[in-house]
Amino acid sequence: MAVVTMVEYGSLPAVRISAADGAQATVALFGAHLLSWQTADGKERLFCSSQSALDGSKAIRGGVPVIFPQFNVRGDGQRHGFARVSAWRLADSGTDGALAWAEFALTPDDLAPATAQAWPHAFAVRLRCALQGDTLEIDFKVRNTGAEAFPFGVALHTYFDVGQLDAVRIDGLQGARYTDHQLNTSVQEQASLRFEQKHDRLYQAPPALTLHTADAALRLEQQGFNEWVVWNPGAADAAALADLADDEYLRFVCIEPARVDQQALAAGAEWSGRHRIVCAPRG
Ligand SMILES: O=P(O)(O)OC[C@H]1O[C@H](O)[C@H](O)[C@@H](O)[C@@H]1O
Repeated sequence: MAVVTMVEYGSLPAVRISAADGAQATVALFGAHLLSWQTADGKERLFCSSQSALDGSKAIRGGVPVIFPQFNVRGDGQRHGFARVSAWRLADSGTDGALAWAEFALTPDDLAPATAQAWPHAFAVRLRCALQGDTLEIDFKVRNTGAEAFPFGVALHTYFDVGQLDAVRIDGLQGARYTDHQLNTSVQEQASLRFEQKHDRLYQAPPALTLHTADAALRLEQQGFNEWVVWNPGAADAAALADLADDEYLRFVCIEPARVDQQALAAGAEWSGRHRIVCAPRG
């Protein structure tokens, strides 16, 4: 069986990655955007908005937007960077034992001229998605191919399909420092984080968390990043988002390994970060 096949998602060309055990993922070339991840039992684990643009005119609302080279408005470029709205290339694919994987590439040559002009740095970025059974690994690498340092921030903005928000709890953040959307800093006191209202926090990263959804427990591990961003817009912000149906905030949470502040990457240097997710379905 082929590891990758070309498919269409909305009107976007996309790559379907299939593991021999039935696990599957679909990645749009627009943004190297992971749109769907099904564990070997056939269950979808990522959320994608019913109202999202799927034609390349706008960033996709759902799945795993790749945020680079800036997080949110922490930089002077476009919000959340250009990677999620750029056309990437499929660079390679294969198997590694039972893992099926595909790797996507982005360099300045792939950028729209105005984007390349606004961010005139020499870089090579790779995103590798690998899966088998109940496990997904996403590896992000950026190399400075130029002669001068450049600053960058990065996040893998993962939208998890949680079934119903009131069933969600996140374990593993107790004692972690966080900054909320009003820039208040505090320490997470409760053992489990639950969602009763808008939630937009940057947690100083403990390396692993457990996300309990309506039907699974997902172990989330990160390497290389500095923070976890935890976001759910709540009712009022969801209503203001044109590309999200009003009640869809009840179906997802975003948990994002991130390096929110731009930090310099020296000429010739490489940085890499990994998000590994292992899903234990509930009976
Ligand atoms: O609407 P977007 O540009 O995709 O951003 C969606 C969200 O991304 C992150 O999670 C930020 O912490 C939020 O403040 C932001 O609202």
